[in-house]
Amino acid sequence: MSIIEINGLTKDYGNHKGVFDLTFTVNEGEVFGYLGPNGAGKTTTIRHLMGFLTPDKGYASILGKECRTNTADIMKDLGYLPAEIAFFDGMNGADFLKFMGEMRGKIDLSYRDQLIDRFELDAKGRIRKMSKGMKQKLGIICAFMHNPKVLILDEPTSGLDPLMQKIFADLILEEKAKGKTILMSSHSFEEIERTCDRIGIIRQGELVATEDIHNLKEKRRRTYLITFDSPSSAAAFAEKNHFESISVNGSIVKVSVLGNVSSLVQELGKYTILDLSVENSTLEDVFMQYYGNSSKSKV
Ligand SMILES: Nc1ncnc2c1ncn2[C@@H]1O[C@H](COP(=O)(O)OP(=O)(O)OP(=O)(O)O)[C@@H](O)[C@H]1O
Repeated sequence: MSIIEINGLTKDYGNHKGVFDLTFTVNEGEVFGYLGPNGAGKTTTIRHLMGFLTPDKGYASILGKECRTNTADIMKDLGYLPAEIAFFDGMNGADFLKFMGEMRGKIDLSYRDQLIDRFELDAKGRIRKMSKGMKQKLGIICAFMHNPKVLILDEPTSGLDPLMQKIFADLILEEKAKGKTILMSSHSFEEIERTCDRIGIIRQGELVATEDIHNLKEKRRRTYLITFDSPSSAAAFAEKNHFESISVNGSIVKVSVLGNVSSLVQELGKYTILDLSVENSTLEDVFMQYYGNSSKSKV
């Protein structure tokens, strides 16, 4: 069942800026990573989901309710982390969370306090004096503390140190296990790889791809370094086989394979192999195919 729905969404700011005919859904219990270069239209999409903007065409809906006209209703089930956090600077963190909690009605204070502990936030400090990372933690706690069904997070780990990024990723995985539906924009491929089920890539306001992350992982290219028992075996293997890229240096062959490695394994079975190692490529290599200036492409 789709919880977040975007259909033909268009907001034209002129000069080819904005979002154009966006259509995608996020299903119940799914973590959807929303990726794209700077200025691609991620925040514009998210602001439509939050009901802050009126589309020129199309619509955005959450839990079956059109976002612009049902904002208050949707908010009850929604946690939101904006890209640019604007807090009441004069308050301290604890007062701010108390205030936001009261606005939400009844919230489970023990869960809120657990989040404060987890992110090691010193909530007593004044927001004005907080670092970017501390403000980001405060924003994350505020988005999650009322246990919403749906979370919309605009670059959630921006400003967080690697340890906190890991704590955040663990939180996302826990929330997913609870059946939450999450859309998050990000520039961190590692974070997306760790947490998301599906990704959407937006470029120049258009959705250029949606992909299941598990399929994407299968499409990644891996490079193997294979040590044969002699230079002649290595040369014979390289001559007989045509993989994507293959090079020979003495007894060592370097070969790149896209996806399934069964044909490589089968061929290697015919030789004596002294060593085999894998140079790991990241999903980033796959994503980067979408980020350049070339026209729409599929992996
Ligand atoms: N109110 C506005 N009026 C005119 N242009 C706007 C307005 N808001 C955003 N834009 C433009 O629309 C494009 C999309 O901006 P948006 O903030 O959605 O990008 P983004 O993908 O979130 O980028 P980033 O990764 O840098 O945060 C940008 O070129 C931006 O300058």
